[in-house]
Amino acid sequence: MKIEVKELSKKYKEKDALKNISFTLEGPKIYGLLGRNGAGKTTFMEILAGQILETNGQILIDGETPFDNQQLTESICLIKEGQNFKKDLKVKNVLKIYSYFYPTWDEKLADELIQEYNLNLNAKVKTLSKGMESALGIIVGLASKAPITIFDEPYIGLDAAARKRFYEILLEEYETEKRTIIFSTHLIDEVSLLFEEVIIFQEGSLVLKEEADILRNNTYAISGTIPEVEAYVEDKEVIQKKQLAGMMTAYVYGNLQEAKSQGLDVEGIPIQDLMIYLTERKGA
Ligand SMILES: Nc1ncnc2c1ncn2[C@@H]1O[C@H](COP(=O)(O)OP(=O)(O)OP(=O)(O)O)[C@@H](O)[C@H]1O
Repeated sequence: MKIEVKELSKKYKEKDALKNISFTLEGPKIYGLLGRNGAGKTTFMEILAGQILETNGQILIDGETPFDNQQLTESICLIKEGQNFKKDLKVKNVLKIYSYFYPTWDEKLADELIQEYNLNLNAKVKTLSKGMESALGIIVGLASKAPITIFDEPYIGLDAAARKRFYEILLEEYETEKRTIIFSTHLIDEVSLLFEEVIIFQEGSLVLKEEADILRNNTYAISGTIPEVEAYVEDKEVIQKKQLAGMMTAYVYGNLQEAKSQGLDVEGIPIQDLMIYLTERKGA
């Protein structure tokens, strides 16, 4: 499904959570939506899922707006950090409700994932541990098979092994049936290899939208003495420079392989670091 974000703004009282954001997401891909705390990621995902209204601008999904549009929201599943489900419901009833809501619901996958995460179908949501509640969210998100599936920090309380399994299953499912997956996380290093495209927000604005492979191949860090690095970056597009004890590292937009072939001390920049450099607050 095509998602067009047009001059989107959201204001909470005096707070501008989103400031005039525009971009388009074309077709099924795994997108990483990144940014510091308070950058506007959750606000954006809630507008996209039709759960809240924008203040200005709009999001069009195949030409339609999601708010109050049940036919469209049947194609969108947003799993948040917590409190996705009513506390008094049993796990099996949560699954039943979502299976009625999503025409694309995959019962077999839901059953397999229940086994995988060892969830008790008769347990009430309020008796689940944080990790188990997250597992239920992950199961609903994956089994919904919604053409737009959004995970907003979906794994609070899940241990490293359970998170790893989630990433593996997500990828397996995506490979068998492509859909748009938007993944927001602060554990970027863990997940970044899944991302096909990276979107970075900073304080309500879009600072970057780029294919992950292009980012990996076209950004690098070069290190050396201050004069060496200064001379090298003179005609380059620099993201950031850092100095320590007479040495300098510059983070640069440019071809990684080309820089390597010149015998310089260069290395790729992990996406997590790139996000940090690009969103470093002035004066911080
Ligand atoms: N319901 C609300 N009422 C008032 N302000 C809000 C509300 N929801 C979000 N905000 C504010 O809007 C800004 C963006 O918040 P949002 O939750 O969208 O950011 P985020 O990028 O998801 O942050 P995090 O990574 O910490 O989850 C923040 O300054 C936040 O305090």
